[in-house]
Amino acid sequence: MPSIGMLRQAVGQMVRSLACGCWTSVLPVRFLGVSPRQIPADANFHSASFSETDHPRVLITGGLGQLGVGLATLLRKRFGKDNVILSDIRKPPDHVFQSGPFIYSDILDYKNLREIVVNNRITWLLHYSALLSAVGEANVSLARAVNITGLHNILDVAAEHKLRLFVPSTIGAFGPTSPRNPTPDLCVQRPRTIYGVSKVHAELMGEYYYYRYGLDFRCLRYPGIISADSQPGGGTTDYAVQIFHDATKHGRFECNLEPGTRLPMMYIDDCLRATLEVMEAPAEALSMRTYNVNAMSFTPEELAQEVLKHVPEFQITYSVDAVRQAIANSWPMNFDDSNARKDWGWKHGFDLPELVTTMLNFHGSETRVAQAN
Ligand SMILES: NC(=O)C1=CN([C@@H]2O[C@H](COP(=O)(O)OP(=O)(O)OC[C@H]3O[C@@H](n4cnc5c(N)ncnc54)[C@H](O)[C@@H]3O)[C@@H](O)[C@H]2O)C=CC1
Ligand SMILES: CC(=O)[C@H](N)C(=O)O
Repeated sequence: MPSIGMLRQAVGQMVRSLACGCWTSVLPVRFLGVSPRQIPADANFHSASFSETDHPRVLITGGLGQLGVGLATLLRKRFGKDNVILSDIRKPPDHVFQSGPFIYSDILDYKNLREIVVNNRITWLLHYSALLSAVGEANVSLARAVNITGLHNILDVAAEHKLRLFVPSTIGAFGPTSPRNPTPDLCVQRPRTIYGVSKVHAELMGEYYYYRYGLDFRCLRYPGIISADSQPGGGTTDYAVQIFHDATKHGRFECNLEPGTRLPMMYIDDCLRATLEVMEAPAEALSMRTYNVNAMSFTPEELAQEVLKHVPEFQITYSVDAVRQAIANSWPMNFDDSNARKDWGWKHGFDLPELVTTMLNFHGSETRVAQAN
């Protein structure tokens, strides 16, 4: 037990060093380890103590969205099927349920989260649950609950159980007063969506828990992610996924953003690889806890031109959605990810031509299979 004198001394040091912005270097580590949430006296979570195996034991929250199933597939290849648990509040389709462990988890239920972490000896938590930009504006109170209150539960459970925690942020964490071309890691962040506000909050809270409690928090700001075999969950960049489906099925596409709207984008394989790479990066390589990552940047017009090279009859028309357009106009046009490239060797694999070929091949073969059936 630390004595009152020791505590006073530590608090005094903390106040002095907060004022000079350098408190981590002077606070004794044992004070940084204090749990952020009151633990009941009869709590027994340490009884699940275990010797660390070579592989992490991974929990993915919000795993049935656009990105989670692909992430589980990648991590299961690396760490073994049974070491990666997908979770969500939705019912998994058969092929997902049969592909590896799945568990119900509502991130708003803290006790349930703790149980899952303890019973499954989780060591890595990848937190994907969220309401994205467009659906968030349509339901602000739910977005606030899931993206902010839910995040608090995640941070606390991760700090208590000393987990390595990954929380994705987004280009949406920037706003109209941020530099847009390019947007660096560190600059003004005044987003005007509940999604963006909640993601800035997540970045800051994660970094605060890192400095205050020693939580191993890691965060990447993803651009718009483009995937072939999973649907986007209600964002501003969704058009860049839907266009491939409509081009191969109908030969035309109605876009809800203006032709010249430039946004940073990335193919899903790059996004998931970046996530695994930053999770595996040695702590000493990370000069920051939140990094921009990028691959390419294009407008609907440029994307349509690239699709036309493969689908000569393709036509694009525009019916602009005012909410999405206003959001897109406030987001980065180009993303500066030089720190990620320098610190932990980030390198994207897909530029626009490879992205378009890959997406059309996937949808083209799907259409051919459907026609054959
Ligand atoms: N897809 C993209 O283009 C980008 C995604 N991100 C971030 O990556 C993460 C994953 O994104 P997506 O898979 O696209 O999202 P998504 O919207 O497709 O999926 C989110 C999942 O969260 C689940 N969820 C909602 N409320 C929940 C609750 N109370 N408890 C547990 N789960 C709940 C939903 O059921 C859904 O399956 C999100 O945090 C998102 O902000 C960041 C930038 C770009
Ligand atoms: C870029 C994102 O965070 C997401 N795809 C959205 O458009 O909301």
